[in-house]
Amino acid sequence: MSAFVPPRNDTFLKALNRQQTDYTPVWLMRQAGRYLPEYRATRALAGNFMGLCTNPELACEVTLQPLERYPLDAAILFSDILTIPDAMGLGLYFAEGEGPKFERPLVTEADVMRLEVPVIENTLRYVTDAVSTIRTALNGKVPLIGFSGSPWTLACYMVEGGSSSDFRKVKTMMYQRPDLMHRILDVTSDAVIAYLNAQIDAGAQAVMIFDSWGGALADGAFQKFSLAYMKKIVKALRLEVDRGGFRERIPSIVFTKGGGLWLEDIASTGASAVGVDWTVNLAQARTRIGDRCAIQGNLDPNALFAEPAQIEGEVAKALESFGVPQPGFGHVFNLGHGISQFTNPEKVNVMIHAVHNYSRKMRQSIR
Ligand SMILES: Cc1c2[nH]c(c1CCC(=O)O)Cc1[nH]c(c(CCC(=O)O)c1C)Cc1[nH]c(c(CCC(=O)O)c1C)Cc1[nH]c(c(C)c1CCC(=O)O)C2
Repeated sequence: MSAFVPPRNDTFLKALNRQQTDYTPVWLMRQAGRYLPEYRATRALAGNFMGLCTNPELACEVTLQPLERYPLDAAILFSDILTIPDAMGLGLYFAEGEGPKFERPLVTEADVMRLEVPVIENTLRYVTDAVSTIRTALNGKVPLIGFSGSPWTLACYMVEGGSSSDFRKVKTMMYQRPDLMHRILDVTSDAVIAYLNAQIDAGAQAVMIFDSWGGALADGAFQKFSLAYMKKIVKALRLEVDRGGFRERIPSIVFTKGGGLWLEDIASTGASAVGVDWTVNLAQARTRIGDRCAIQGNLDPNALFAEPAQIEGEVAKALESFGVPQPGFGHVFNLGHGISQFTNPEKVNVMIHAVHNYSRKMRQSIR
């Protein structure tokens, strides 16, 4: 623990805490991944994706790869949201070209009743070890983000048995047997709380909840089956930790993809920031959320397929839309969802430099 040092670049944490910064910090969802040739090489060495996640040294190596290429303002733990259901015994595997799957999805009432909160130290030690390894290797370069899926998003995979386009099975259970749905969400929430707090203890300096499928829910159902559980989680997260010699406050980010209609609700979770996808107008989001919390987002990942000058234009538009953050406001630049595997790594460089340069210029011009 005492090997940890405070970050030298704390721009990301300051923006989350709505303090003034010299420029707008930026990181990318899925910043370590298949668009990087060095990631594909390490993955080939590990054999497969889970081989990377379960080996703390390799997880550390791929986490640091994008930071060696780009002046990013945060690192994110290399792992996956589906480690929790795997630890619950559902048997996660990745079928080539088909995305994640479970050998034992939740089908019957008995499956649901058997579900238990996993003991993190036993089942997810590889994740907390990766967090500590990465934090030590970063040596204060930038802060490290830990993460988890939201209970609803995890439940989608646990009941569907993999990715789904219509969420038929999980929504059938939600409407037909809300009692079973709530049991899954209850157990999963307790698991997420223990998991995120374990990541914080292991060295994470901020945490993010990925509610990737919250936007698939009807208004009303979202509040009951996703938001309520995220609120419970945010309230149970450690706010401050002692690193042996210094203390750290741990900000949190809640990202509901497709959650633009519910920004006020999401801000009411008590998170430090609301993550928004590319459908959201940042100026309107800023007005609606006010000084309740910071905002993270939201360039369309597909904008990175345009020419450099066009990417710079899209970045400027997003920064202008939010405006220079006044006291009590904070903006962390990001994509509206994960980066595509087909992205040219050079375009990422264009985007990151555009965020830094243009946001500095905006601050200078209002002085
Ligand atoms: C829904 C979800 C998952 N995983 C995750 C989510 C929520 C975010 C979102 O909405 O995208 C979260 C996630 N997955 C991964 C990270 C790493 C950190 C980061 O760089 O952001 C994070 C934060 C690595 C990964 N997770 C996965 C990869 C690709 C693995 C590979 O083939 O190398 C990576 C880099 C695999 C994965 N894992 C999951 C899917 C659907 C897939 C297949 C996706 C695909 O094929 O593009 C589940």
